[in-house]
Amino acid sequence: MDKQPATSWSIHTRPEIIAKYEIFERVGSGAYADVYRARRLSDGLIVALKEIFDYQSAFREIDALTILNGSPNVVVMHEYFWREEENAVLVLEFLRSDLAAVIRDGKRKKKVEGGDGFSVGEIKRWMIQILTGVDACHRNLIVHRDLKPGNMLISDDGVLKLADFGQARILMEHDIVASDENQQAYKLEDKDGETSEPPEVIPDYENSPRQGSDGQEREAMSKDEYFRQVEELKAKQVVRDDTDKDSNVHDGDISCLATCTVSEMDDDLGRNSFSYDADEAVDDTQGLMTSCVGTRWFRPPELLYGSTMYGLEVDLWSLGCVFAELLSLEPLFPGISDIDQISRVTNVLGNLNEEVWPGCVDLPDYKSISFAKVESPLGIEGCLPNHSGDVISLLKKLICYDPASRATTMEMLNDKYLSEEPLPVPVSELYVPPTMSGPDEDSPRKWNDYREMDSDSDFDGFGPMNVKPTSSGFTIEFP
Ligand SMILES: Nc1ncnc2c1ncn2[C@@H]1O[C@H](COP(=O)(O)OP(=O)(O)OP(=O)(O)O)[C@@H](O)[C@H]1O
Repeated sequence: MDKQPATSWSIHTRPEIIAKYEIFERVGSGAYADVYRARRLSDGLIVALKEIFDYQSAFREIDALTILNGSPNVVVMHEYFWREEENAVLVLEFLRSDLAAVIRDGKRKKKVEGGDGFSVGEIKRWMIQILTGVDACHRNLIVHRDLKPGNMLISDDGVLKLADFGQARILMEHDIVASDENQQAYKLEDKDGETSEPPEVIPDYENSPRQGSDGQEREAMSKDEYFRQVEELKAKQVVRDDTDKDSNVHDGDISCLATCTVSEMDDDLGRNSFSYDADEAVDDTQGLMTSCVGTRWFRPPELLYGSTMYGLEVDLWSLGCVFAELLSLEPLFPGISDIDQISRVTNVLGNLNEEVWPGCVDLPDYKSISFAKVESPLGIEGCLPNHSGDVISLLKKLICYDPASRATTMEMLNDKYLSEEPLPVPVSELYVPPTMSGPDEDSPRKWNDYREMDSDSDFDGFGPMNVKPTSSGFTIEFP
């Protein structure tokens, strides 16, 4: 199939779409997609039509949303259109606002009126909704990989829904999904990671993928089974990490910093010479994933250090960053470059070493970047000085170096913090902003945005450093 995008106005000329929808204004656009408000002609329902220009991104989003259909905190996909040489168009429920706008308005209100920002009850309710959405993903072994406030959309009545699954990956076949005949019909990626042609036009599917072909709701996975699967996955990751050493993944060209060579350094010091998702399709054969995903402020250390063997835990770090931002109304780690991002994390958590994360020395870029010893790290409590010990210790369960130590969504949801006084407010009492956040109000650019940039070297304005050539590239030391 041709992966080149059709022109962005193509949506207005597609007979199968305009036969069913009246298309209004464009309401948003991202790196891979334009989104339009539209009205379904049959019943007047207002929907969002998301035209996706990137083939892989479309596959991922359709695949994930099909599996997650019916989860209350994930955006609903009513149907999608996709045929050869056309962009995929997803018909999504229309959501007016997002969590970035909630934080933006909370910050403005605090500036004008003073006070603490959101009440504890409001924060708890937002967190419960976010955790429930991510829990649905993780139960299906879907790692979102781009969790941030701008990808958490909000309905008029305050229901938060995870959106933008263009970077999501399904970590392995899940028995609930695999046993679903209906799902098989829509499955776009087979077990070997080979992609098949998408179906021509898929009508509304009445049967949720979480239902059997008989339409009966499947039994929810038990907590024990859930933890068993997560543990199994973690064990697999350890095995893979060991395999890494043998297969020399350390030197793989998919790591963002590892792609730099000494000659590139001369021309373009540290500007991210990297390969983006296109490489991931190749790496699928080895079960590797790209580290170049997500939005910098929410990206966990394992990705910043170039890991290609990571799991659901990347989302847990991002969750911690979102939680901290809800509490303080400021981003926790607002890095201005990728090195600055690592440096900010180091200043708060201390230096990354075997003591805090056994095995970290095997991360692809661990030996390439070193910082002077941080004698007294600020700690999460230093970043959020006015918050209770309970909330700080909960945050620490997410914002920690060792991915295996991060609390699962289920553990977070069961934490007493969320059920004790002050209780979470009802969803109907949550403030819903009238609009989405603007493009500048969310967070900085993604990895792929660098491709079109002239500057923003990772090292601009970063202070002194020692760069030493090595046989495989270079090392950078920040004294
Ligand atoms: N269901 C929806 N209802 C209303 N607006 C939406 C919806 N989905 C997306 N949008 C709007 O369109 C914008 C782009 O959508 P989205 O983030 O999904 O696209 P993307 O290209 O994958 O973005 P990104 O660059 O963040 O990866 C969003 O920021 C939002 O403003």
